Amino acid sequence: NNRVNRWNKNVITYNIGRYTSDLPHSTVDSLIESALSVWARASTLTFVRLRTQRADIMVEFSTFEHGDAYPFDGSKGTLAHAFGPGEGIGGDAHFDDDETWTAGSKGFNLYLVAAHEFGHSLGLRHSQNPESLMYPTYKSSRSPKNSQPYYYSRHGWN
Ligand SMILES: COc1ccc(S(=O)(=O)[C@H](CC(=O)O)C(F)F)cc1
Ligand SMILES: [Zn+2]
Ligand SMILES: [Zn+2]
Repeated sequence: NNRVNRWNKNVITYNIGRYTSDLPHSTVDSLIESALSVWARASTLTFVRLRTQRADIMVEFSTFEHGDAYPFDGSKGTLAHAFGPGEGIGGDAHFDDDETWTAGSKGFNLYLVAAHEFGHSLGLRHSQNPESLMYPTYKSSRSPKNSQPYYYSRHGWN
């Protein structure tokens, strides 16, 4: 059915596994945290980072074949993908480490891409609104702070 599923809880955990070598670990940590905070502000969700256990959203950087049915494709093309809410791989967000990940406007901006992927991790599909965070294509000029994500109420995402 085309009804996307949702997490059945408000506290969602995440854990960052393999890192990219494009950025310091601390920079990756803060960009991931900022990308999640976009959704925390637009919903009643809170995100808690785990360091040792498996979390709802496992974040990792990998290349080509990486253990799921969606191998990456080298530089450009697919930048990242994320699975909708659910057990196991559900919610996980994978980033293609054959891209150049940056905190600025060069390469691909990790904050922008992560904010989009976490939308998928929360069950959102693409938006046709070019201003939306969930617009299907990457545009380096888009900054999530002025592109309104959906809002989340007890009725779900709107
Ligand atoms: C703005 O954020 C993104 C836009 C496009 C992509 S993507 O080109 O990797 C897209 C994956 C996606 O929509 O999440 C493609 F289908 F692979 C990722 C993040
Ligand atoms: Zn994957
Ligand atoms: Zn997408």
